[in-house]
Amino acid sequence: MPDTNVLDVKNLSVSYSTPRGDLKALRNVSMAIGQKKIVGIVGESGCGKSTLISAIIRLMANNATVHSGEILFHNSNLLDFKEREMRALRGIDISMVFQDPMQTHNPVLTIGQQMIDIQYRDKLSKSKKRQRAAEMLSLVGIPDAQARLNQYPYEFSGGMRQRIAIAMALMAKPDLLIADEPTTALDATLEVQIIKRLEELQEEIGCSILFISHHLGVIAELCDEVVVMYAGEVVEQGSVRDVFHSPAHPYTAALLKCDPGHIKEKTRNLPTIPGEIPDLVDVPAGCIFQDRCSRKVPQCQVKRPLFEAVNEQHSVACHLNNKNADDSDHKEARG
Ligand SMILES: Nc1ncnc2c1ncn2[C@@H]1O[C@H](COP(=O)(O)OP(=O)(O)OP(=O)(O)O)[C@@H](O)[C@H]1O
Repeated sequence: MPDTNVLDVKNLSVSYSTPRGDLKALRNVSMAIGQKKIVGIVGESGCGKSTLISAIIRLMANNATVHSGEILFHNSNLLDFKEREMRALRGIDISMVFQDPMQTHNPVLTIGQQMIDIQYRDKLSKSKKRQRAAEMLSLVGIPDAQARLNQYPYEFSGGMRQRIAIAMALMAKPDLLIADEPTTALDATLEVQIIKRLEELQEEIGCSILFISHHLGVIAELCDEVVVMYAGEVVEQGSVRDVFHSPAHPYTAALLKCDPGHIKEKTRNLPTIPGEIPDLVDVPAGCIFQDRCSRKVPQCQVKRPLFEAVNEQHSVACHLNNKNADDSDHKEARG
């Protein structure tokens, strides 16, 4: 019997009410995370990554409305959960790590106290909880963990605070960890160390991870699968290998070309994708990427491409994937 997914987002549409009208931030977004899998989400700023996360953990802005879809967590639709039920889930079954660890840490409590507090459901003695906290700190690579439990967040470096945030998020052995740009603010060496540690911990705890990052190299290193989002839609998804080695969507290909890790020649200016994300209050007909696409064909202006399989583990929403499209266009776009 196939493993059921830990998370299954199906046809999720979310909009924000604005003075100009409804901004359609997510349109029919579907993605899934299997057990013990690490799935990355990539896309430029404004593509809807934060909206997707906030919908999953049901901490949405006041002006947000979910119009359709399901967010299945172990087959239960989180959109049907009462706030009380969501509170019981957050931090336990679904944990989060954010870009700024100071959001997670209380500045006036020692790290030890905070790590003891988050074990409030466990019927263990305080000294046992403290012991577990020290073990977890050691696991994320904080030396002299027992002594450091007595210190306050400001006494740790940025990299250490982020490791502590990861330790705290994993303390409850969640089924799903949502990591939103957890290493973006750190320098490259620290980023590599933290990613390695996260990989080891994921293996040990056996949780699934939804990992958001602008750094394609980090996604390539850590994730099993990748979801590429553009302007509120999923445009491509598949195994990291397939998507990064043979991108089927011109947007993915353009993102990869702009990634510093892929640029071989010395250059002063990093390339960017020309143009801007379309106005999501007035979403254009046809393909959402058409204005910025160097490979567009006439039907891109009139018909929204369906999400279709490239192979068993790789799908794309692009007319060029259509087997009837001109083959030379097809190959070049994937170039
Ligand atoms: N509360 C809000 N009210 C109105 N529009 C919003 C609100 N929050 C986000 N948006 C808009 O929704 C769209 C998706 O934003 P979102 O923050 O989800 O994207 P993102 O990919 O996470 O971007 P970033 O990487 O910059 O955080 C954007 O056009 C954004 O301006």
